[in-house]
Amino acid sequence: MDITIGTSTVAGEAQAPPSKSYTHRALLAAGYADGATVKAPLVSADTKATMRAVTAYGGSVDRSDEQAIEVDGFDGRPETPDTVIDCANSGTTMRLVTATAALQDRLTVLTGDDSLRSRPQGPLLDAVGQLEGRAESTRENGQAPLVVGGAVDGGSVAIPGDVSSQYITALLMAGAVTDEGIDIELTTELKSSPYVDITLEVLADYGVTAERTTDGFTVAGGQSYDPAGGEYHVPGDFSSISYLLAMGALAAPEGMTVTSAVPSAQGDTAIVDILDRMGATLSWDRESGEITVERSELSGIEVGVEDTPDLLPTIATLGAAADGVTRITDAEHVRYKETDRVSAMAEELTKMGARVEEKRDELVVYGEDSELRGTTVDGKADHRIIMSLAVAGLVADGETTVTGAEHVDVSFPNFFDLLESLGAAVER
Ligand SMILES: O=C(O)C1=C[C@@H](OP(=O)(O)O)[C@@H](O)[C@H](O)C1
Ligand SMILES: C=C(OP(=O)(O)O)C(=O)O
Repeated sequence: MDITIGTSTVAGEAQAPPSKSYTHRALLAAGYADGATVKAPLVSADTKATMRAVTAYGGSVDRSDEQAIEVDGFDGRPETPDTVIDCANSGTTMRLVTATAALQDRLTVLTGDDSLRSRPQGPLLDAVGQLEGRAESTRENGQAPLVVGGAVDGGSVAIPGDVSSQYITALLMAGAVTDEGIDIELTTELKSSPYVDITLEVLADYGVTAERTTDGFTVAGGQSYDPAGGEYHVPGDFSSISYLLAMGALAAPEGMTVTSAVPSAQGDTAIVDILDRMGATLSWDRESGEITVERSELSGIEVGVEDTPDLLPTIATLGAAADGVTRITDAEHVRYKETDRVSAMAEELTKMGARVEEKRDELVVYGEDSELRGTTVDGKADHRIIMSLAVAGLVADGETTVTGAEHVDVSFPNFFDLLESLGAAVER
């Protein structure tokens, strides 16, 4: 589906969707438990992939009330799936449930769409091997399809930290139900580390202890997942909030308000500080979870995305509409996402009239030399590229058509409905 955005202003109130990262973890943790109710979950293409995996391992997921998903767990003992697990577009699902597969004797086959089958899984497969499990890429290229089995009892692994933090999350979540637990030694610096903080927070809420060590992380074995009161409540998603705030800062002369923005471990909360540093008028009432923002003159800044890779597309759009230079650094791992997002934003913003320079681990946007104009841009079948280009479309001169816009379903299914309800000119 192509979506065309006209130059527009926005106003009003926008509720942030629930967090994708917390929902994945809460659902899988409920699977590792006897069961739990996941309240206010994100129901999206990616989280449905995790629901499929929990079911494949012998749990069951009742979605009849989408505000409170009832999960019957497999209680730390996953069954052998009776078919292939399709993780679709979701890296989080594939990484997290690879470690689940390693807990049982027999084999699990994991696959995904073209994008997911091109993303790196090698370090996690190697870690399962170090724990004496079986984990292979069918094509022997470190990419899915994967064949994974065990049974892993725990032990020690050494693993790089600069490819994906999801490997660490996977090992911690599965490690808690092994006999011996898992000690993780990081052989390179951890990128995306707030995502491991989210994991530690969810584990604690499910009554599971895991912690940082001097060189990595450790989780004791023999633990049970058991959330207080049998339920878990998912907070709003700050990666999704980044598009809403960017919209407001670029195109809301009368201001707009984002709700469900409560503090949590999400690194992408940094978008509030980034916009503030760029000169946006915004304020965050943490108690009520409301952020108000209004159209402001923005200036370029330097910002490292080592901890916040998912913000790169949003910051690139903001930079293209700001004065001066926006330098996004420490971005190499942003190339391993649904698409290479460093290249994707460079290419597509360039089509819209921005001057952008791409380096291996940096994206530099010369807002001072950019005059955004509407054209047809390729959403690259990547939800974050699509949403960031749509936001750029609000302030481009003329109409911007974004191809493949249905992929917002991965993390923010009602994105375009919401954009329209805020007053933007959206044509499907
Ligand atoms: O664990 C998670 O929920 C995520 C971790 C991050 O990936 P990496 O750790 O691979 O950078 C992030 O980009 C992704 O959107 C969600
Ligand atoms: C990279 C992302 O997710 P995943 O790794 O789960 O595909 C994302 O949502 O931007």
